[in-house]
Amino acid sequence: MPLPNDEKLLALSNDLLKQFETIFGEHPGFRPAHAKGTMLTGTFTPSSSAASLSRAPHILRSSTPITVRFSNSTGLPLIPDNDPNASPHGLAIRFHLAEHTHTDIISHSTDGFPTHTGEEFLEFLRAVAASGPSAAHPTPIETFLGTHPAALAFVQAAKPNPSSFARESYFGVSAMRFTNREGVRRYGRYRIIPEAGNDFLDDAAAAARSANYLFDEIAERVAKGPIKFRILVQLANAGDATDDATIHWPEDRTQLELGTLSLTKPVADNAHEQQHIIFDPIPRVDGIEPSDDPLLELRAAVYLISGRRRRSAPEQ
Ligand code: HEM
Repeated sequence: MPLPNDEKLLALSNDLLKQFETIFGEHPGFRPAHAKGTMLTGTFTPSSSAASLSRAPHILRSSTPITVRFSNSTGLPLIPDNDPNASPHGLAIRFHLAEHTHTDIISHSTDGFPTHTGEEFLEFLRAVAASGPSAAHPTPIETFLGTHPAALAFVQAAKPNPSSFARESYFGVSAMRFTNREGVRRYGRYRIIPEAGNDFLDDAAAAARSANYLFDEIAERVAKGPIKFRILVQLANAGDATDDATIHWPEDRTQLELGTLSLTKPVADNAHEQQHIIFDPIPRVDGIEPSDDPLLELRAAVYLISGRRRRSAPEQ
């Protein structure tokens, strides 16, 4: 995938990457966000209703190999799993369609995002960076949150520690536009729901866990048997905003069952693969297109620039 030529977009991408580095420090070879991760492989099996939504290859085939990466939030490669800033967790999924052909879903464990645009997200990160313990009140982040209700809602959203990466739900946040074989188009948002159910720890239980408890647990769990998630798509009704990740759609919207992920083993040579793989927020497959959410095109550039830097760093 080539980088876009849009200079404004590239400048914003670079400014965002610089801002992550200011906040979390430089960790060559690691992601500036969602740095601590682990990868597993498995398969995706579409449901019988999936083809009514999309004609994408992995929806029409009986099953497709997948690679997923679970991650902690922040650009800190060693963030303890029980640190409150480790949430939202990430779940990135790659569907392998053919050699060098794939499509991805990137999701995280909070249903929402602090800002509508990348410019605002940069402002948010700059305000975070300028609001250290010595900053006078109101701090820049207090001021930002006071004037950006969606960011306040995101920051205040409960982000409890799960007992396992396999026991929380993940959200695609930005809408996609799905097209089926008849050419019918619908907007929807991914929700990835654990078959084992959501399960969260209270603060005391989380504090008592080890700094690596989520990563140790997922390795033990997958050794015992497949880990399953259902992928649902929350469908927009006419009139629902499809270009703004900060706007929730009402919970009464239809949730179409897209299929099941079954994760069966860890990726061999995990650190190397994590350093190499670059997930793409834009699907780039017939049958699923990005919506007009401005975060998508920007993130595609940011992740590609970041991923290329990561690949060229010394092997971790
Ligand atoms: C302007 C908005 C955003 C910016 C600037 C941003 C920035 C980043 C960066 C720099 C990375 C590391 C990329 C790499 O090196 O491969 C990353 C990874 C990630 N982001 Fe975002 N992000 C944004 C929005 C989101 C949203 C809305 C979600 C939720 C769906 C999200 C979820 C993730 C996840 C799960 C990863 C890890 C992917 C992996 O495992 O490789 N991000 N983000």
